[in-house]
Amino acid sequence: MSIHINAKQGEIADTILLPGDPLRAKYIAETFLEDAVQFNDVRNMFGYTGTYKGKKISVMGTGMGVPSISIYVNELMSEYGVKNLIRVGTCGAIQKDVKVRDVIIAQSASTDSFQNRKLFKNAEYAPTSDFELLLSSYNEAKKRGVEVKVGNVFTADSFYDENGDIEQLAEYGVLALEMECSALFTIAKKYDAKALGILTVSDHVLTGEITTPEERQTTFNEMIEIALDAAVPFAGN
Ligand SMILES: O=P(O)(O)O[C@H]1O[C@H](CO)[C@@H](O)[C@H]1O
Ligand SMILES: O=c1cc[nH]c(=O)[nH]1
Repeated sequence: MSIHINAKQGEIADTILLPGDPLRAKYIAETFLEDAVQFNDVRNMFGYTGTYKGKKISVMGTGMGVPSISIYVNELMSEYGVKNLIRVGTCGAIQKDVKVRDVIIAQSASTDSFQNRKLFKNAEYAPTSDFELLLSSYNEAKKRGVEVKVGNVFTADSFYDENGDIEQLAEYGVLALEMECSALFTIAKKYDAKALGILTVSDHVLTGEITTPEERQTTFNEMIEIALDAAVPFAGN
């Protein structure tokens, strides 16, 4: 039991998928995992463990933003020994050639969150995903014929940002905006764990095109299957 997770030791797998939305976690458990058992209900941040292709895999919501995901991934790694963490999230595209429902693999995450500036005493740390998980997910996407985009995403501290310079981020190659990857990648390194972000474009910041809340909660299966199959080689039993 940790402060925000009421699972017993052994109830959480060493490999976990992390959507922001706890109802997406429920959907993933019910749709993709066999014999899924719920391990967390604190604050309705649902978490489940089941099996996928014979491997023990967990899935749990993280909430939105750096402070929320930081609480959960710290506790998952420090209290439950989780070793492989894949965020399966949504994002807003900021490049013209990235379309709604495209899948993005986050290689790195720039951010305007102050958390790392504080941690690294004002130095610029570059939060980077795990290369082996990245390669595994890229190969899984290719196997399915999914044209994923791989690159830098921007972990924004504000969803409604009045001062953000999206044009400049786009000019410097950032693919999309989301709100958690920089914290996940940074904290995972501290625990010598593997972390990755696989994101589906839920809206296009430049065109204003959006998906429905239902679609964000219960679809985007391509991303979920890529994440699960990419995780299988790293997951224990
Ligand atoms: O769909 P999730 O995984 O929550 O991800 C994105 O959606 C939320 C904002 O609507 C933020 O958490 C952002 O990172
Ligand atoms: O964080 C997010 C998620 C989806 N779309 C955005 O613009 N930002």
